[in-house]
Amino acid sequence: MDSISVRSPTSSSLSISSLKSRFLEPSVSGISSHRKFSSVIFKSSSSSGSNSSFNSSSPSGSPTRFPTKSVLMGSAGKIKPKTVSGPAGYVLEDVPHLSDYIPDLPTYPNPLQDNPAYSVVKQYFVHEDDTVPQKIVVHKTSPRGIHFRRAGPRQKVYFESDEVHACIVTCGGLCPGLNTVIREIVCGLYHMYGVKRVLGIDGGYRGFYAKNTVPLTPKVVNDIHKRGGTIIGTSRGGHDTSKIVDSIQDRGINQVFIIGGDGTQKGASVIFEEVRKRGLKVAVAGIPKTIDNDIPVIDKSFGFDSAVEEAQRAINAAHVEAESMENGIGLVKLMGRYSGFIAMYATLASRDVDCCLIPESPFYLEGTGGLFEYIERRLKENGHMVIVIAEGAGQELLSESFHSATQQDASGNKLLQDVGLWLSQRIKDYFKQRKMIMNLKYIDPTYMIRAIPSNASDNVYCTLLAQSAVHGAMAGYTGFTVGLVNGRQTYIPFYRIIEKQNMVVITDRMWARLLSSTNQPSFLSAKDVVEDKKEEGTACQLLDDQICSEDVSGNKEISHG
Ligand SMILES: Nc1ncnc2c1ncn2[C@@H]1O[C@H](COP(=O)(O)OP(=O)(O)OP(=O)(O)O)[C@@H](O)[C@H]1O
Ligand SMILES: O=P(O)(O)OC[C@H]1O[C@](O)(CO)[C@@H](O)[C@@H]1O
Ligand SMILES: [Mg+2]
Repeated sequence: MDSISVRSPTSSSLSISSLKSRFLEPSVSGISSHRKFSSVIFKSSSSSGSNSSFNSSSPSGSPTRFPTKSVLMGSAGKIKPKTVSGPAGYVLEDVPHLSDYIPDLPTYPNPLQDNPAYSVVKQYFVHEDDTVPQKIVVHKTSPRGIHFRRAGPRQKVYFESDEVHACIVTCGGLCPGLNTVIREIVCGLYHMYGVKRVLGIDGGYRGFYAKNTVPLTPKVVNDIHKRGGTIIGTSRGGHDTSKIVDSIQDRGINQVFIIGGDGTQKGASVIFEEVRKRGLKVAVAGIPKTIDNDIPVIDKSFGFDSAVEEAQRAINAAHVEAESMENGIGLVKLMGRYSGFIAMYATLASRDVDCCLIPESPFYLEGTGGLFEYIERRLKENGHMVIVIAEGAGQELLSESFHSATQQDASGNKLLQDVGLWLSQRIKDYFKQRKMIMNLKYIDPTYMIRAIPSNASDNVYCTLLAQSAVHGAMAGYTGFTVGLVNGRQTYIPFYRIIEKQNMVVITDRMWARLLSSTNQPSFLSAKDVVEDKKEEGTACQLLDDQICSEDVSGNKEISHG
């Protein structure tokens, strides 16, 4: 591979491995908390009702192998991105590593090399210079662009098996596949790395300090992938960084696996920063979860396919109902608070849908080019129709009608009004006024879609994500979310995952495909399209033929490839 140089005025060309030391944050001495020593070295005294029979010292009874000096190596303030640049516009957005702030960490041979299942695999270990490009559609003059570190097992690990005390937490709404990810983290740690101590944190972030923990073993998790939900519970709100990290220290936890959506990953990012500030040898790994598919960078989130598949059942029912009545309308509401991916993909998959409404595409009801005009035309042409609406669509129209105060859930997410009920009523009123017979059936399967177990392909996807997270933590990487980028498993720094939400780009080809499949109006004027394209530019959302480069200070530049 080409030599890679740091984007720094003083740098010369170096291999990635030799770069780590150059990214060390200035160390901060002065430990203010007694906890910094007690929690790592001695048995936890404040396990707040923990069921765990484990203590926080090393299993041999000796103090944890944790260099005292490293405790002193906290870093102050925000952590700078680890960006490495190379020839032809190559940029690696690297993830932090424990050795960035803890010097002289011992390494060990990866136990996988003796595992009969893996030892036969040629090149099983990932080369440390392997990286994955974010954009794969390029022109011959395009810069190579942003890359992420390839996930997978490394030749050397930074934890001994009996030293590891891992925990898993799930936060936010349910999503198919949560149990599969939990199962595969436990089994991956146990079977690949011989790690026997894994705790489930009960009930989301607040479970760290307010609830019991659940010891997780391969036996406990054996069958859980066949169930929906999460066996360790989940919640919104209750993120208290300092209390969470206190609990991590008190319990002697040194690998934290955090499964959740955009809010959860923001929480994981601040936990990582606090862990690093305290200089702890604790790897913090995120596994992105969201049926809304609103997490950027990654190809898609786990559970999304299962949710789209399940949505088909509701759309089918709506179609059967609509077909069987005079001027029948089947209206289906699907999840999607800010991003309409489930609605878009369910519509594209079904082919029975005549109109799909999503939060990203404003619509209007009355007048030329409006929804009522389209519904009336469709009923006259076809005798029935199916409408799919994402729950976040048209919220601005509802608030005009209801003048309601904005309410939020415990995590600060806006609570939505029922757009399906509202639209049903408005359609009924319209046809009553037109004295036209119409039969509308409203189906709201929202929670049914996310409470199911994951389908076969999501199960495989969850397994790979979980195993990649385990390999990453064992290899000493931290402050990362694991994710599929262009079909490859990667480690993505938290700041990339949390900087914005993934949304349907309505000037993109996928939305055009949907419009041409349903024949619905776009509800956009030519002027809107031009303005939307301009906004995309500011948000650095790329069209297929554009390259976005961004410097370390976050200055974005879009050029046509
Ligand atoms: N900015 C933030 N900083 C720290 N913690 C956060 C932040 N945003 C959200 N959290 C915490 O993350 C957890 C989950 O957040 P949220 O309820 O928004 O769900 P999510 O992870 O986005 O999942 P989804 O929206 O897909 O259901 C909550 O416990 C919340 O307190
Ligand atoms: O579980 P709650 O708090 O009702 O939240 C529902 C929200 O969660 C999501 O399913 C995301 O997890 C959204 O689609 C939906 O708006
Ligand atoms: Mg969210």
